[in-house]
Amino acid sequence: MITANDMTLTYSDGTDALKGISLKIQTGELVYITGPSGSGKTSLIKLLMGAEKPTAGELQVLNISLPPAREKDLLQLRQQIGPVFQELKLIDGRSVLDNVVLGMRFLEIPSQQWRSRASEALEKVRISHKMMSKAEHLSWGERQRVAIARAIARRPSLILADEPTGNLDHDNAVNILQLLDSLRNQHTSVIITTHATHLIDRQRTSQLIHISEGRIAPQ
Ligand SMILES: Nc1ncnc2c1ncn2[C@@H]1O[C@H](COP(=O)(O)OP(=O)(O)OP(=O)(O)O)[C@@H](O)[C@H]1O
Repeated sequence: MITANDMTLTYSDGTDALKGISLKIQTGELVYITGPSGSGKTSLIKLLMGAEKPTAGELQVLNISLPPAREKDLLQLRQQIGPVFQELKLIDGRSVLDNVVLGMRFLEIPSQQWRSRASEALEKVRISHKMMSKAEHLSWGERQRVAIARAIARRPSLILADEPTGNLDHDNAVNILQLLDSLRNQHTSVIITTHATHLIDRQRTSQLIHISEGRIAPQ
């Protein structure tokens, strides 16, 4: 599903964010990426979704080589990814249902399916009782559940969650990690970055990748 070989990312200002990254992630895995602030976790996620290009080395995600040869490949990759990022905020003033539906725009999903897919995803994350609530009336934990529903309504092969437990108290953070874990199956892998290493259920984790100063550190 994902193969990286000696991959490097240097930003345009010369910052070496990632150096010599090699990894292999199979379908159905639950993978955590940990490391101190500034170590390169978000940069790695950005590479995996084609938002940044490797400066050197090889990267293949969902059978697509990155950087993509054609714009079409990038669209195809994005169609298969369910992103859960802090920056992808919910839209205040719109209902929970609308927020999930809006996550399906621009994808090749027939519009007649948007509502049913959104309801199904909200049920899966156990927040369908708030379907008609305005986004700004939700707690942080509820907002995060809606963000996850928005990602899974796309029926992704790969869920990429960047610090999904930020802003959450202990119990809510554990709930969110358990929820993300429950979403992996024989077609879907889940990759999560987090600072909260004490919350990781290591028994259920297939790989724990620790990044230190842009390199994968030996465990
Ligand atoms: N667009 C950018 N241009 C230049 N440097 C960047 C850019 N984005 C990130 N960096 C730098 O790359 C390095 C890795 O950053 P990254 O955001 O990947 O770390 P992180 O491990 O996700 O950190 P945090 O846990 O604080 O979110 C840092 O030195 C950061 O300052």
